[in-house]
Amino acid sequence: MIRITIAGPRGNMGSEAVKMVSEDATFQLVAVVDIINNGLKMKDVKEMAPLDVPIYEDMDQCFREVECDVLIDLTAPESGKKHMITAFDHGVRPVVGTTGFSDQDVEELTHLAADKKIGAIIAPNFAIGAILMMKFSQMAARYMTDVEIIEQHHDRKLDAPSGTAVKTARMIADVREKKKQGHPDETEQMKGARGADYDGLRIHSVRLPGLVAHQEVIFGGEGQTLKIRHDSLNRASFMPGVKLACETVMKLDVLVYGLEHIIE
Ligand SMILES: NC(=O)C1=CN([C@@H]2O[C@H](COP(=O)(O)OP(=O)(O)OC[C@H]3O[C@@H](n4cnc5c(N)ncnc54)[C@H](O)[C@@H]3O)[C@@H](O)[C@H]2O)C=CC1
Ligand SMILES: O=C(O)C1=N[C@H](C(=O)O)C[C@H](O)C1
Repeated sequence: MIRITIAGPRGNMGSEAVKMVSEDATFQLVAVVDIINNGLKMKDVKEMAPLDVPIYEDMDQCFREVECDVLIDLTAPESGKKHMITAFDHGVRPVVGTTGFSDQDVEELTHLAADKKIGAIIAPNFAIGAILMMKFSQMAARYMTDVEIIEQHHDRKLDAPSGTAVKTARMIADVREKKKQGHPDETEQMKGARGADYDGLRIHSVRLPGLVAHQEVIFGGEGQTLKIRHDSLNRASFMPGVKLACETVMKLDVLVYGLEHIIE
């Protein structure tokens, strides 16, 4: 039985993770960490599942009082890193879906996990289709080196570009020759028109109500284009990946960044 704490339990993703964990016979939901309702039980809060699980506002206190193996963090860009450090301090293994980490954040956390010999997973996207989209994009970038990413999300999303877009760009940058795309003399008549620049590759972020999570990676070559697209149509699409990460992190003593390293 893996004992799990979930941070962000009232959110789009957190509430779906509460459902998955509480319905899985191999997991036990031992606590949740939220920004309100300290000291109450989940069953006392109208918008939460009727579970006899304590709510903490202070993660440090939570891990002092509750025995826990894994922290699932699905909160907000500014709290993900802090929560990971708190988990490490208590020997709890973080599985983090929260996005907004810089490459430097990932590097620092990787060192911290290695020093403490604690397993951790940061997964910018838990959906198997999205992992494949990233892998296929990396594969294509070896042959087609001109590429731009268009990611589309719901308008409640805080970070841009998405964690998935940043990870995709990083995976592409790892394999393709250094390249700054577009016309060497191009200018932006309006700031931001050409999107964000990751190692010479452009990322464009769309935010609209009605969307969930979508990404298209467009490659261009002489007389041809290749489009690799993934759509998450609901948050349940992420849950098999969250489950796999919780199981796998128990066997790790380093930080793994991206589920593509786990799904071979
Ligand atoms: N890795 C993946 O596959 C996916 C990752 N995400 C990421 O997960 C995160 C959450 O996304 P959503 O659920 O859509 O957001 P949301 O806004 O619906 O939920 C976030 C929840 O976290 C809570 N929260 C914020 N700061 C907190 C803190 N310090 N402690 C405890 N709770 C806190 C908020 O009150 C809210 O209830 C985002 O960073 C998003 O990019 C979202 C979908 C899939
Ligand atoms: O905020 C979201 O919704 C999502 N966030 C992740 C990201 O930033 O890539 C994963 C997925 O795209 C949904």
